[in-house]
Amino acid sequence: MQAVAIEVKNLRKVFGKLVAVDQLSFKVMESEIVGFLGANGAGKTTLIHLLLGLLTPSSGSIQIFGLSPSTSRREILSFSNFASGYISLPTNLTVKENLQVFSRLYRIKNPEEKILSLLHLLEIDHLQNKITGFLSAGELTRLCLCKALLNDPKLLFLDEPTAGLDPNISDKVCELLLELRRKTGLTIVYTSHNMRDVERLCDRIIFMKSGKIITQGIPLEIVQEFKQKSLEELFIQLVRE
Ligand SMILES: Nc1ncnc2c1ncn2[C@@H]1O[C@H](COP(=O)(O)OP(=O)(O)OP(=O)(O)O)[C@@H](O)[C@H]1O
Repeated sequence: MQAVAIEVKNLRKVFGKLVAVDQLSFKVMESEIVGFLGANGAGKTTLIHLLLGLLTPSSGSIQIFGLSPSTSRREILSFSNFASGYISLPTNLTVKENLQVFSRLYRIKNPEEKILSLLHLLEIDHLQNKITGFLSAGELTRLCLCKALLNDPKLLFLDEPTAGLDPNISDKVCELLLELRRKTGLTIVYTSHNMRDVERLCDRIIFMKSGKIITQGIPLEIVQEFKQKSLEELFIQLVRE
């Protein structure tokens, strides 16, 4: 039987008067790829930061493989990782130096071998000696994905990981993530505004509006349920309602 990777109950996060995450409850099963969708400001990044233990909930509970981020953050970080299209890495280090720093942080055995294999996997081996600050947006995104895979995570949080990627590389990244899931049983929590990638990757989507879940299910089934032609059209309908 599949284990529960994430269980969230009545989660709420308030910033002053703004309720960014409002009484969310959901489960993510091990090896599932679940996409959180919603308009700008719907609360997706706040949710991911709560799951990572970077933010403290105003109320409610989070369990990651049975552990609470508030008390077991270090242990959770040992088997999970995070990539975002907007993450900042030290800009004055080379690509390889950045990965070496994170390898030390994650205590990776045989870091050189691991770094080279990930650079190859993300097709940026030729950039290993380039200064990170000079990378293009898409190259930086791929470097962030290398960083996120360094510790062979069993749970990966991806906040708009294909932002800034050209369609060819974006397609390759999706294929890579699906292949990793096939091989390792990786669980992925994912946010994106690219509906093509979402349709390709996600077993299930959870649609958020103003911090609340408004619908969830298998992408194709939800599209049919709302009598729309595509996830893109459904997105527009749900956001404008
Ligand atoms: N630290 C903070 N202090 C105050 N308000 C915040 C903070 N972080 C987020 N917010 C607000 O919470 C709401 C949810 O923001 P969040 O970044 O989670 O949205 P999002 O769904 O990830 O949006 P996007 O698609 O634009 O990335 C927004 O109204 C945002 O302005």
